[in-house]
Amino acid sequence: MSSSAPSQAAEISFGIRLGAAMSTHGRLCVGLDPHPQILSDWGLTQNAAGLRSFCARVLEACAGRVGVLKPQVAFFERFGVSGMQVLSEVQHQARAAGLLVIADAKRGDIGSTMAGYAEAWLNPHGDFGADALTVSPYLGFGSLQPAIDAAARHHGGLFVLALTSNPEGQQVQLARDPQGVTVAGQIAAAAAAASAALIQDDAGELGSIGLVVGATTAGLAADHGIDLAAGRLPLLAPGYGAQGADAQTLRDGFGASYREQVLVNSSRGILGQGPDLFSLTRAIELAKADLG
Ligand SMILES: O=c1ccn([C@@H]2O[C@H](COP(=O)(O)O)[C@@H](O)[C@H]2O)c(=O)[nH]1
Repeated sequence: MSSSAPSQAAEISFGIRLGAAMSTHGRLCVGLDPHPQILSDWGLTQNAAGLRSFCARVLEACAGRVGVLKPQVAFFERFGVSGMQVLSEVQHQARAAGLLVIADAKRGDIGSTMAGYAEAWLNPHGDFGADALTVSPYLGFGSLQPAIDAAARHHGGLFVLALTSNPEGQQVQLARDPQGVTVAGQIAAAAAAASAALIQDDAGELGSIGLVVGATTAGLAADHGIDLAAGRLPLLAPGYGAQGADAQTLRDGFGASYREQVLVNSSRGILGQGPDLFSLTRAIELAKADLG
């Protein structure tokens, strides 16, 4: 385990650090998704050694060019302990290189268990210390309270699944309560309240409790009464590139919230250009320019 935890050590909230990273590097978040197919396409072995080479190359392409890296935990977990060891290493290396790390682990459980997950992923001195974690509110938003407490304690962030990029999500997320409010709308409102309680200097900073809203699905929000601009929550938007959304889809879908709040993830869209470093960095620069 590395001892470096540069960004959280300063005790600056995740929202402030994310805003600064986006001002410096733009809104692109590169997804660190070592899909089996991508490892094969890159000529890498399907084991920890292959993962390690893949991560080193992506990190080299990202450092100094993008502000945020989002490792997809599933693609490390599939290799068991050796894969998780590589994830631990790369998360610490990325943070030491000045990147913010969002661990995409989509954790969610009853409150007492949630506390364990949150400590594992948000304690900057732990093996998996990340700047932020994706979490699932489908055991009830209140079950996330221990994770919100951990985010406050460690100056970390959470991205709560609200309106996910996959079409199947709408069956649950757009269901309505007797007052006609969608599940996604209730989650967005609860996240805004939780985020407000963590604001540090109230100078218009981004919140530290954000939402996952798909690039492919953001356009549904307005029609379903979900106000994405409320509370200046950071909005993590997967779905750009490989899932079909382009920059115009994003601008149309997010409307007023796009300019300040939206962090756009691209995994396969960037990684598909590797393993050549020049091609990877060019893909990153093109995506950054495209997203504005
Ligand atoms: O609603 C969601 C939430 C998370 N994801 C994750 O983002 C990346 C997307 O990868 P692409 O290759 O750019 O499609 C992946 O890790 C997903 O698990 C999402 O797609 N949608």
